[in-house]
Amino acid sequence: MRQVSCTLTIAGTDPSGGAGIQADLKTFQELKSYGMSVVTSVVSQNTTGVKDVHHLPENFIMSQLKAISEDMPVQALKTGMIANKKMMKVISEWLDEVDAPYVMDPVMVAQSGDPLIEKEDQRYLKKYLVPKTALVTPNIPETEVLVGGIIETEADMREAAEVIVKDLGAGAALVKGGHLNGRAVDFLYDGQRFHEFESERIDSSNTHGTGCTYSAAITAYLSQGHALPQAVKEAKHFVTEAIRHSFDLGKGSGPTNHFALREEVFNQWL
Ligand SMILES: Nc1ncnc2c1ncn2[C@@H]1O[C@H](COP(=O)(O)OP(=O)(O)O)[C@@H](O)[C@H]1O
Ligand SMILES: Cc1ncc(COP(=O)(O)OP(=O)(O)O)c(N)n1
Repeated sequence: MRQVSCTLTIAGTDPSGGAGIQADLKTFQELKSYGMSVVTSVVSQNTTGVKDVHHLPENFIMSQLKAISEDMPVQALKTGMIANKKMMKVISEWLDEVDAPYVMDPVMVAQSGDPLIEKEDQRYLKKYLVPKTALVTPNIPETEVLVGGIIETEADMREAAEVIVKDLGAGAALVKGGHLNGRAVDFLYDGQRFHEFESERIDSSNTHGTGCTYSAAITAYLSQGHALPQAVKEAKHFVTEAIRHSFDLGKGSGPTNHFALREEVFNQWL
């Protein structure tokens, strides 16, 4: 029988389906990995922004993590929104027992500008979780928080990626350039060398959940045994096409669109 890879996301929710756990699970499924999820916060949000947040108690997060590890294999995992220090602590303890590559999307602020992590706890994330990662995938504002400086150029992005690995102890860093003008370029520093991943900039405001989708795709590819640069290359292609075919849904920044719901594929089922 064919062995399927099992991939876990630990993150907050998005009832409108474009970001958070919902985006991660859709991505895992599309990339033919068996998706599993541990919810950290239930977020009332849609394409226009965050309305309300309910953080789960840390003992309940631990209970979900144990439910996974005492029963299910995990070939790779990612974290998204981890809102506070108490949650970070239980996740950090659990990670010590798990032998699988860990991808961190250091989610701090939603595209709408709403904060998704308590400010004073950003330091804890940096100190205790970043050193346990195989990869951290910050966008520009998140990179600025992690390295404590302003990122304005591609040279700044490269330098920051190196700092995240050498000074903060990440396994590797992928600094994403979606928030800069010009080409959509991301820089991976793997501790030895830089890799550059470029695509054209697509003229679309429907980019809700791109960071979640990208990191979930990298995690799925890692779970299937791809080396890190190859996993990022494949995932970059996946997220670029998801932006190109994004949905004009909702009143705000619409969600990205994976392969299965694209017109030419969808029509084959009718
Ligand atoms: N308009 C766009 N066209 C093409 N690629 C984009 C566009 N906006 C973002 N990207 C790409 O999407 C990925 C996520 O980027 P980014 O917006 O920086 O992260 P986040 O969603 O976490 O804020 C990156 O690979 C980035 O280069
Ligand atoms: C629950 C939850 N997690 C993460 C985000 C932010 O997602 P991201 O992929 O960075 O996309 P934007 O929403 O910033 O475009 C979120 N909104 N909710």
